[in-house]
Amino acid sequence: MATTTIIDAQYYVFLFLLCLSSTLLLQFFFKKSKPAGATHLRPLPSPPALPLVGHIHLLTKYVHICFQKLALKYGPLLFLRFGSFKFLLISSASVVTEVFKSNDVAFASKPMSVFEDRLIFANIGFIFSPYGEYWRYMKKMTVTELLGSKQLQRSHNVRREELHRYLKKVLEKAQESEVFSLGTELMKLTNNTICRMALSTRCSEEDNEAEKIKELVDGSLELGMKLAMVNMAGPLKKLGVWMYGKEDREINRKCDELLERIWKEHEERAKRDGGVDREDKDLMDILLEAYHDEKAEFKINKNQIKAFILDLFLAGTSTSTDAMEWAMANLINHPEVMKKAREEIDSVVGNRRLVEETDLPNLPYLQAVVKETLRLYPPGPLLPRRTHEACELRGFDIPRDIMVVFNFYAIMRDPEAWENPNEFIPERFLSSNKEKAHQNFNFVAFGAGRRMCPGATLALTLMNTTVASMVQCFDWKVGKDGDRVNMEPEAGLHLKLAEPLQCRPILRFHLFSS
Ligand code: HEM
Repeated sequence: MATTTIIDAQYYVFLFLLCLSSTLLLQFFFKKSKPAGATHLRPLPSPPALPLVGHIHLLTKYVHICFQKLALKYGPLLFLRFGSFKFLLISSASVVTEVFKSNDVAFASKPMSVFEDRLIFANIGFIFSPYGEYWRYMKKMTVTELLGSKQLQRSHNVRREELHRYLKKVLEKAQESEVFSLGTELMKLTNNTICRMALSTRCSEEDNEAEKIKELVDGSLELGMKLAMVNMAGPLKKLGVWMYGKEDREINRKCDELLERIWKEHEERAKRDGGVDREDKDLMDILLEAYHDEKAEFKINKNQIKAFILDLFLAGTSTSTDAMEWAMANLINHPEVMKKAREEIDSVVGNRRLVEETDLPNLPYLQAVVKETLRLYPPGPLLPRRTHEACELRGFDIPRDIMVVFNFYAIMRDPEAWENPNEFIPERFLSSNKEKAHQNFNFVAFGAGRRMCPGATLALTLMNTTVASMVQCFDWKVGKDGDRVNMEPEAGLHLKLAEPLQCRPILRFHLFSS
């Protein structure tokens, strides 16, 4: 996949060095350079830096693991500098607890993009919006209405239908004894589900709107990675805007055309069928109501709504898909866990009907498997934030407007917070376990504080039901008998399997509509 190529660490480092050398040349000619290591901070712990490049020479293939090792050596709160790009790195459960308990607002902003005035990567979008009035309004609406319990209840049938459709495809593979790419099929499932929940678009094979949106979101992600690199290039940022401006405009144009058409269809339907309490109301319908609401606390505009819809895809599709792929890989590699999860499902649900969302509260072990997977393999291992205001943390002065990176991978494997942190032990999440009592901010797969993921309930519902149905209905084989899944992660900034999971399903029970 193109995104994979872009986030390859070598390419990342190479491009960065290229930008950096040009930056240095410009600085040499036009500006007096600052003394190396000069910051606004009282000196925070920092590994030894090289002149000009700072800590770039310490970067390795797996950025989250490289940062974890730096933290183990130099401390959980570090100052790092890659050329002109400076940031704080936070890597332990105890520091993150202090951040979210005492300084949540101070750490609640997001890094700025170079494309500040554009549609997708802009501050117009929600997930990268600064902490302020717009973010507060959208967050409230997201938590209470868009992804709140009433709307999740309304969209229950959509998720059920899409799950049955997915299981039917797996059945076809089982009937043909075919090995297939689990991640590819799971991606279609999450993408179609979120597409229908957000926009009610049908996913017919001929005119697959979900697929078009996925392509645009993939294109946006790829461009986002390039822009993240450009953002590090100091004074050469503007050159990046020039380099990628055309690509950005093209993606924006295509997104705009597609969403404009969907917008019009929704407006027409609202006029025809009425809005307020329609039971098949989707997220676009709710956003349209907010758009037309004269008394709303904040006046959102059309571009903000379009960007928000794309944000949901960006934030919700590959995260959930990757986590389910890791969960199945863990289950295949731990037959004793698979057996226990299956026994629980068989005893609670039986073999005469398919597991349902309403069964989840009675499946604590299955839920613990998914949670333990997210702890060990968080889809977003490095979370970027920006300080909204100055604050004090552990006796250090943290300035306003500085980039912060939380290493969730390191935090959820912190040996001070977790027993046997690198082992896959779902039992640690059962309420009978004493470790459970200390989990507070140690489990941060969905973030924490004000900016915490508002899609967590939806994501867990989707993942738990899908994984449960795969365990209930099929046996899973990889390679030859006794082979294990290679758990090596892909290089780069996301956490996904380096070798996509190829497996062969064997039917246990046929419990879905066909
Ligand atoms: C396994 C699945 C998922 C994981 C691991 C995940 C994780 C995260 C994380 C770590 C954040 C940043 C939180 C922070 O800054 O503290 C986030 C934010 C967000 N997520 Fe998720 N997410 C998942 C699924 C979803 C889904 C399904 C949706 C909705 C369809 C969603 C919507 C969002 C949104 C809108 C934000 C931005 C919140 C804000 O800035 O206030 N996520 N997610």
